[in-house]
Amino acid sequence: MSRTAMRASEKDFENARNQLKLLMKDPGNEVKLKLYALYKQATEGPCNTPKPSMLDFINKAKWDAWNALGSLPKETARQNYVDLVSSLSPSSESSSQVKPAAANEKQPGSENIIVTSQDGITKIMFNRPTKKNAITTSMYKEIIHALKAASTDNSAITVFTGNGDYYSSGNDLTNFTDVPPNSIEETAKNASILLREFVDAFIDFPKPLVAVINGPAVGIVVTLLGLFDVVYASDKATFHTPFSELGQSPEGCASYTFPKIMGPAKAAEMLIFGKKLTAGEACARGLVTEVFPESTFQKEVWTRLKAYAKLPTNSLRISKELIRSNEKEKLHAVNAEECTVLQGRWLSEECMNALMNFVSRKSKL
Ligand SMILES: CCCCCC/C=C/C(=O)SCCNC(=O)CCNC(=O)[C@H](O)C(C)(C)COP(=O)(O)OP(=O)(O)OC[C@H]1O[C@@H](n2cnc3c(N)ncnc32)[C@H](O)[C@@H]1OP(=O)(O)O
Repeated sequence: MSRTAMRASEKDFENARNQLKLLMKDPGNEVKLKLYALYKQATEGPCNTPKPSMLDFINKAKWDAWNALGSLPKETARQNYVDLVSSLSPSSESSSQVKPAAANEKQPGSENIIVTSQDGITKIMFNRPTKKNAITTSMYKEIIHALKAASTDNSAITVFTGNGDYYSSGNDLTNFTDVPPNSIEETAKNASILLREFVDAFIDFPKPLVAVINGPAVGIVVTLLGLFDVVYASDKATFHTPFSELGQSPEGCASYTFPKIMGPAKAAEMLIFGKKLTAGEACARGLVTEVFPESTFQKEVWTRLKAYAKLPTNSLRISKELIRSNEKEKLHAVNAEECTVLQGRWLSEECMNALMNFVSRKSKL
């Protein structure tokens, strides 16, 4: 039977609603928005409620998703709802629709940040590949904790890297969207405090800090590179800080470190206009130490790092201290200022619009 000829009955619709309650895995915000919109369209017809205020993130996203369905007939919405639920059910997950990466999603016992210590190297790995290693609030806290532990463990150097095709897509944008409207200001304040503590942990880190950039890097994981001692990148890595596009502003001390590293004009191109750099361009600007072909990247980099980790540990520490200590006070002041400015940005209409666009980009069916 052709798809257009199919019509879900009331019973199919009811079954789909019950099936949804049994889903083991959270389908994610975008799918939930689609389901919400289709349900409303199937039961009430075209969107008939006033548009919620800009500050009412969640209801505005729901309204946008419903409104985007326009005059879609109730029966079609009902069928699309049934089809969507069916595509999420465990039986279809076990079919060929299952993406190989699903095995890497957070399961009980698995971690979004993996810390290992071997051969004198503490490795802190972003491990949320299905979300391009976007950093959630709890991941920021785990990283602060991991850095504190690494600063006193037996390792000589500490390395950040990412699992999967991305190094990291930066801040998880849903950190700011799953917030009830009456706690937006408090959320912005708490995020600013957390961000300050997070960046301080990098400024104060006493051992050589190395980034192994395995793929694209976005936002805060790029700005932080100014606080790393060495940055190795695969030639498939890119470096992107789309702050203006997001109605936000630089953090990670980049407003200070980037102009020092690459000069004010090149820094402005990245931090103000969001120019995305290739690994080669980032290397030419001094943000990246060396670029390796993807085919030999892991082997070459880890061989080199293992050799470096055999150097006398105290000497490594002392040399880093000499290079960085003069800047520490300034960096803490820059960090504080950037966090204050960002707190204001997160409450701005420009930022709220950008976040809503991200959340609802795939819910416009
Ligand atoms: C304590 C708070 C501190 C705040 C510090 C301030 C920090 C600022 C920043 O870091 S700004 C940078 C923020 N990041 C972004 O703007 C990137 C947003 N993501 C994207 O643009 C794209 O997802 C992409 C270019 C990274 C990848 O595109 P594509 O290859 O098409 O993949 P998908 O978009 O389908 O992504 C797969 C899956 O991952 C989810 N996802 C990816 N990045 C993020 C993210 N940053 N936040 C939340 N979710 C993200 C995406 O929604 C998809 O999820 P789904 O499978 O649809 O459920």
